[in-house]
Amino acid sequence: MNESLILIPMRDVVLFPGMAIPITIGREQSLAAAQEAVKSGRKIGLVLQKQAETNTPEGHHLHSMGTIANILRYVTTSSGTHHLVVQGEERFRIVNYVQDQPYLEANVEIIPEVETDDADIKARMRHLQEKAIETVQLLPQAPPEVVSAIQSIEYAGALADLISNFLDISPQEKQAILETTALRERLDKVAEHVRHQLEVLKLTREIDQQTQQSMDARQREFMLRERLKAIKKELGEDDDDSNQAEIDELKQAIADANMSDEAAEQARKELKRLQKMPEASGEYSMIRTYLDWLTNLPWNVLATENIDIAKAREVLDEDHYGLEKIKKRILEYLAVRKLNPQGRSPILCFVGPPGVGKTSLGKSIARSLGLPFVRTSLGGVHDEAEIRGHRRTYMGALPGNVIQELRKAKHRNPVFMLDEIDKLGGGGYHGDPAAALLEVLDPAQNETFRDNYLALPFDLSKVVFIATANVLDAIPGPLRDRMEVISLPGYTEDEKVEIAKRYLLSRQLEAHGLKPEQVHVNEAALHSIVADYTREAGCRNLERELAAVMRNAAIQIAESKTERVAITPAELPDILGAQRFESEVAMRTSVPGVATGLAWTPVGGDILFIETTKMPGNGKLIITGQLGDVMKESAQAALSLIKSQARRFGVDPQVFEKHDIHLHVPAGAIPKDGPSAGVSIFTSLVSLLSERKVRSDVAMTGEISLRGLVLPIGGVKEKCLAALRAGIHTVMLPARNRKDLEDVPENARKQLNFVWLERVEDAISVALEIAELDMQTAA
Ligand SMILES: Nc1ncnc2c1ncn2[C@@H]1O[C@H](COP(=O)(O)OP(=O)(O)OP(=O)(O)O)[C@@H](O)[C@H]1O
Repeated sequence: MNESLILIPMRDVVLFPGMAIPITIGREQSLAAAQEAVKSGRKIGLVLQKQAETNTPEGHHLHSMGTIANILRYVTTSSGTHHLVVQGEERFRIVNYVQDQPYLEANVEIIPEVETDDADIKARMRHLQEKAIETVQLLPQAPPEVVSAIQSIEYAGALADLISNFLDISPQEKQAILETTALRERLDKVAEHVRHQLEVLKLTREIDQQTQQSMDARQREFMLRERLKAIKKELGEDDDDSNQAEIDELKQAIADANMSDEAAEQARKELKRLQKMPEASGEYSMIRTYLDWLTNLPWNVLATENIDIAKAREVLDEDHYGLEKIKKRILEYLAVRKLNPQGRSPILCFVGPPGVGKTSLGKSIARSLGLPFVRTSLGGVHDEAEIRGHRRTYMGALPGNVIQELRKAKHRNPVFMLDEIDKLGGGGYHGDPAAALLEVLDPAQNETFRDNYLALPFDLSKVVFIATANVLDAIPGPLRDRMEVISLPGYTEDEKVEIAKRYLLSRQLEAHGLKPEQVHVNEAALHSIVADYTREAGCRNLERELAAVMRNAAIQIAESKTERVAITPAELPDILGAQRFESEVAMRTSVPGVATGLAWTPVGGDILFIETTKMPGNGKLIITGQLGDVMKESAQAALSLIKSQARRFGVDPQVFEKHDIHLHVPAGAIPKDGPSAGVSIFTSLVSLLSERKVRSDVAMTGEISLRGLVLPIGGVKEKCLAALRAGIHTVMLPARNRKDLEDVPENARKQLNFVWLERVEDAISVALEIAELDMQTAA
């Protein structure tokens, strides 16, 4: 059905059926149309212009479809503008124009909306609804009621129109939707727009969130930095200033350190790098530590060496009792050094058991030279880096202990004691520490010693190195060759009592805050402490026991129980407990088959008991205890010797047919290797088999041959001292060791009775209690 309709051309608005919108009327033509419609109560048709710019459009300037609208309101404002509020009702298509002026009028064909229950349409409608709601929710400008409007719409066409109304698309696109009368196509077209719009919105939202996040992160960092600044300021660590101050300080320190040219240049280079680095970076602190090391090393600080031989003698005597030979050698060493300061002094190496004064001699040397004293222990050093440092690329790298000690010494020429050089670990995965040490000690190389951490040469040629060791044999060969060995064998009981009286007592008194008049330890008590409570070559335990005595005295005086404590042997059991080394020898040797041997160990000499026993069997030798192979051989040799000449030694040969013999060396700790137990094993066996006891005051050492000769052994000095300590008065030694007697301290010699053995029979005749052997008949 055609009807004539007054048209208002629209520049950029498309009205959809069912929508109410306000429009502003500006053009004459439109105003005429609006007024005519209002006057005559007619509806109007709104049609989009093909081009918005056209001012006085004619029919051909307009699209062919529009929307019939009811005018809800017509308002003219005081400023003369005219507004209409219109409500769209139905689509129409223009059939032909009736007039252009004063307003446009055309015959139009109404296109009614055809609704349907078609499932396909319904499904598309639901889908569109969902997507549209999702979209609306992302649209900040969409009024909330739109969602409920979308939800409540029942007709597909109306839904498409409603959604098109608020879609953010161009008027031409809206017009295209308006012109799509077929429902399914219209729904699809709108859905396509919604989908696109949804994507755009989602993307926008994402970008929004990202920028929001990065803004947040940046803001956060900014805020934290500001806060940090404030905190630092509060703590007086104001960033910029302290950094600069530190750099200035380092610059000054480099200038003051009097480094070698190479080191100074390296330091300046590192400082430059440091300046460019943020203070918080890990590398900053690495370089800072490195510069700290460089500037604190005594590159050119030399203590004045002042050798006064008379004074040196005084110092040595003041600090040490006895040790005459050693003191003499040290004085010679100092004299040569004084006369030829440029010459290479040998490296001294003190070898001896613990507590014999190796360290304190080193300190005395430093004192008499007027040089600082430092020491480092090489015991258990397996890694070359402990001596030579780690490269700086290592996490937590530091210089090796040579450079570390020199920093402590604050001088380039200290007396540097290398302790326990015999316990240096062997070369392995971590490089060879002995090789590194050789470089340290080698005068040809140590002028330019390179620590891995410093990576710069440091001059060690002025350092006075002194080494110490317990055992000479354990020092790596090449190192031993470079040193002059000075042996300290250990002290006799009298010497130790003397050392205690002169040095240790006063030192312990002072250490415990006691005055000399408050505590008196008499000589007998000192002898008892040395003999009954310690059995050692040096003075370590003696010093410890004396400390215990002082502690006891200190309590009594502090509690005001007494003003003066006098210590005699009678007091000792209460203070130190039961005597530890009492008549062990007598007790042990109270049955046949036990002989007292003398052994050499790294901590001096010691006694050991060789025990044998017999049991029913057929002449087998059973050996137990931790015996080394050499000692087992000695035992076998001794037994063979006895078997071959049984009668000669007063042994019934039949005893071997009915008995097995069991040999045991019970004392722990000491290495029982070494052939020197031969004589003791032999004596013990003869004692057992001839059923005569071994004298308890006799100890023996010596290797034996299968023919019964006694062969020489080592460690005479240490063994004699050990015998004395154990309360033994007769020592049996191989005759061929007679020449070593001069090494045994004189007062020890005086207290001992020496028996020189050529053949094993000599041992039997002295050691066994009832010496009624009839050698002639036996032979
Ligand atoms: N001849 C001596 N005169 C005075 N005191 C001595 C003498 N010998 C050792 N001493 C004292 O004995 C104690 C132990 O000596 P020191 O520490 O020098 O032994 P060491 O041989 O270096 O032992 P280690 O091998 O265990 O380091 C020190 O207090 C030291 O002064």
